[in-house]
Amino acid sequence: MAIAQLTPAERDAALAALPQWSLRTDGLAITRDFRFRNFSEAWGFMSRVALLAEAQDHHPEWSNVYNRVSITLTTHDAGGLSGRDVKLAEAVDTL
Ligand SMILES: C[C@H](O)[C@H](O)[C@H]1CNC2=NC(N)=NC(=O)C2=N1
Repeated sequence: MAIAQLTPAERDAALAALPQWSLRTDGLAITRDFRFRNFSEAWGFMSRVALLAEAQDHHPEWSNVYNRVSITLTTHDAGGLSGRDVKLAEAVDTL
């Protein structure tokens, strides 16, 4: 299923509204790194993100090392950034 990539103007507006997220150097994804007190809190956060991802049918690329979680959002069906990434990033920011 094809989904439209954000235009450069849409991407810039989205990033301005998501100050804690960074554009990946290739411009095709946004990233945010999180740090928690310990693994249990990191895993609890990941569980909540997983529920958001399932509800939105949009899934992160991520990694976890002990108390750190790195999230990359990109839309595989678009080959880059789409509104779905912005929506999930906004939801993650509310956790
Ligand atoms: C069939 C299913 O809806 C699609 O494969 C969804 C699932 N989750 C997804 N997640 C992400 N990040 N990109 C996608 O293109 C995507 N597509």
